[in-house]
Amino acid sequence: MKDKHNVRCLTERVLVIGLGLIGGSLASALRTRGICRTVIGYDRDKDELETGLRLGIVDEAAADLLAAAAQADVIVLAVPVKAIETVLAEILPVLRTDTILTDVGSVKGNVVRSATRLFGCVPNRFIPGHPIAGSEKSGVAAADATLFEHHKVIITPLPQSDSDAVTLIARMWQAVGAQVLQMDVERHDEVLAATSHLPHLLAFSLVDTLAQEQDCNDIFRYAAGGFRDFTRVAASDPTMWHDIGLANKQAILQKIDEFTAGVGRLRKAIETEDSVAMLGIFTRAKAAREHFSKILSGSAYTQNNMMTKDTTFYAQPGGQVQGTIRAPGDKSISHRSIMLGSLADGVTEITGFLEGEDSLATLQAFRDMGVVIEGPHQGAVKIYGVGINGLRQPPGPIYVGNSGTTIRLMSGLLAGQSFDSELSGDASLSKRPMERVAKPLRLMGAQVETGENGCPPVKIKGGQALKAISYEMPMASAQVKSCVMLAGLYAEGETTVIEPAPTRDHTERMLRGFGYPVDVDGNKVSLAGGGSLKATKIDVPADISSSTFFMVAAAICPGSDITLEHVGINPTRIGVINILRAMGSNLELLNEREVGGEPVADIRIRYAPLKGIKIPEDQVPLAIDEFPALFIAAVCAEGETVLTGAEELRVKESDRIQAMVDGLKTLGADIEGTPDGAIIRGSKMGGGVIESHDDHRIAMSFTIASLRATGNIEIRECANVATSFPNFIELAQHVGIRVRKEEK
Ligand SMILES: O=C(O)C1=C[C@@H](OP(=O)(O)O)[C@@H](O)[C@H](O)C1
Ligand SMILES: C=C(OP(=O)(O)O)C(=O)O
Repeated sequence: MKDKHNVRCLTERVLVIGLGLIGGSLASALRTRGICRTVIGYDRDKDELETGLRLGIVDEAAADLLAAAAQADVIVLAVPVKAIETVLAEILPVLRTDTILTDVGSVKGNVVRSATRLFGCVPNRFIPGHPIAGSEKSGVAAADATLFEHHKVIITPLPQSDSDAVTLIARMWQAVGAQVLQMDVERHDEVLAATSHLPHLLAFSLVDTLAQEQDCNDIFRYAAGGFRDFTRVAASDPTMWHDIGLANKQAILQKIDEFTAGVGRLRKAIETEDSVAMLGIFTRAKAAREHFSKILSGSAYTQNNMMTKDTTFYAQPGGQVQGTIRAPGDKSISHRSIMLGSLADGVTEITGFLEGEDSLATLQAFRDMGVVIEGPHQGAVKIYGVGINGLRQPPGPIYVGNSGTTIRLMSGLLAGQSFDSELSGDASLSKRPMERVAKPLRLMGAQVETGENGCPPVKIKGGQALKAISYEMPMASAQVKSCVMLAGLYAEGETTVIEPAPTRDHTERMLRGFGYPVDVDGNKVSLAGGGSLKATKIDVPADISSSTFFMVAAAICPGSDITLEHVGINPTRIGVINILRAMGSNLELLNEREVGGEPVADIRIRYAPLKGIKIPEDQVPLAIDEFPALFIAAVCAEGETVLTGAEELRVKESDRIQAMVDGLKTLGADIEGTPDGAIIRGSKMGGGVIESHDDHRIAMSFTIASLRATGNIEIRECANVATSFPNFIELAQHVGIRVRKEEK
């Protein structure tokens, strides 16, 4: 059945009872999009009904409700929640058994109770619904056929609901542009009490309170944008909100009580001039509001990427790179600055903090554990440390997104707390091994459970007395080392970690910076539990791992000359410099200096022809995150590059050996994967479509590959780049890489 707009008709006759804003808009959308054969409107107010007909919102205006109801295939009850029972009772005698009923009320429990009173139980073809698309306007003249586009509609079917009826109602809403969600009746009412009913009632209450003040005209005259934004919905329909207030009484009272308690805390903080408490409320709220805006714009990096837009990079072949840039702050140091700053006594000030999703996940985790953190604002963060034993139990599981560093380091820290906790992450993190941290923690007396195959979630039972261990790590991992050291802060005795090869030592350096003694003896790192940390200032250098993409870009592309400023050149991170130099790169370290316990330099790199090498295995842990980019350098080098001893690459955000081998083969390069590395031969790269496997470093590596490719490269699933390098595309374009980003 095709209609006049060439859209498939879902049904014949839809009766919309109540031509207010929602009923009128639905009728209009059904009609203009041809979703049913005939839209019939009914409203007790004959003027409204006539207006609806005159404006072309309905095909027919029903003079007789019962006659119209008897003929309808679908009836939409778009009347105020309180009137639903009366209307249902009225049409009950003429209802056909095959008619599908739905409503648009913003409370569902009372609709279900009304139907139960009338029918004995909710009929299986009555599917309660709620479009979340109101506005402060009312009446049929405000009807808008586009009102539901990109809005959510919640339907709350019951166990006995007829599945065809559920499908039809869902498809009807989808056909008018809405996104349909399903929920339990009770859950719907709780959620709506919090997100819709409470803010409306508060707006009414605030305006009413101010309006009763004697000089209210003055107040309103000077009221600015804040007042206007906060109180816009106080112009909503009073009868409707009266009805909702009563219909969802219990859930609303509960939310009013919670809100009153919250305002009470704010009042007390102001009264006692408790700045930390005030800043705590404001910073938590600001972060939550910003997160909410990101969710709405599809740019939030949240659970299973559900709220994230599909991001694709399109890179054109050729070009060269020139200029002076600074990559964002070091991710490893940023994570640690939040962790140690939170556990310190006093206020820690950070500059150069990485505002990427990974380090923001760490920051949010500590906010959730009661730490007041101002910022980040242009890399500046201020942490009001709570002391080594001052963390509070978070309200629920801690979601750390894509960040292996967060989940592994925090496992150690949480093992020493008095409360239980749970850590979980996105689809990529949920496949990464966690037993490597759980095992040593259990040896220390911690109670730690991992999920299926030893992957996240990690569940930690608090209140365990930890004892120090001496732990010989089976793999070279700074995350495992740091996890054990952080648990060691809470253990009785001296904890020692023995590394098979040197790995990044930011935890050791930063602990010392916070005044905590750490003993390093060859490959052994030790610390005694029971000490405390003193707040400090931290200047986070630019991340050498992020800078690598531009170092390799200049190294592979004739005519290139790039300077990367203020890059951290900690000796445990400079594998990439050593490897590029061994391959023949023209790379200079300028202006070497030390900043807050970390060596820093400007790195200038100019094109020079590269040659393949056998990468020394002792460089592997020192360049562990740089291999995806180094693979690109190897393809552009003359001869063969052999990487061995790098099996850890298989358990990063993706299996980085496989992802690079697959991607480079797609481009026609000569590469073979091996269990612990790859053999890469200098070869030509064409164009092609690359899967980044949700891995930021794979996405960025193939972007720079375009400089030497001969065809267009399309790189899929690149939202993940925001975890470590939020402004990558802008910087890449700035230096001359021909890449653009598309988000859908
Ligand atoms: O400690 C850290 O900050 C990190 C350690 C490395 O992981 P492993 O410890 O798993 O090698 C590295 O790959 C990661 O990006 C950051
Ligand atoms: C492996 C990485 O990070 P993490 O382990 O923190 O997810 C990385 O950034 O390359």
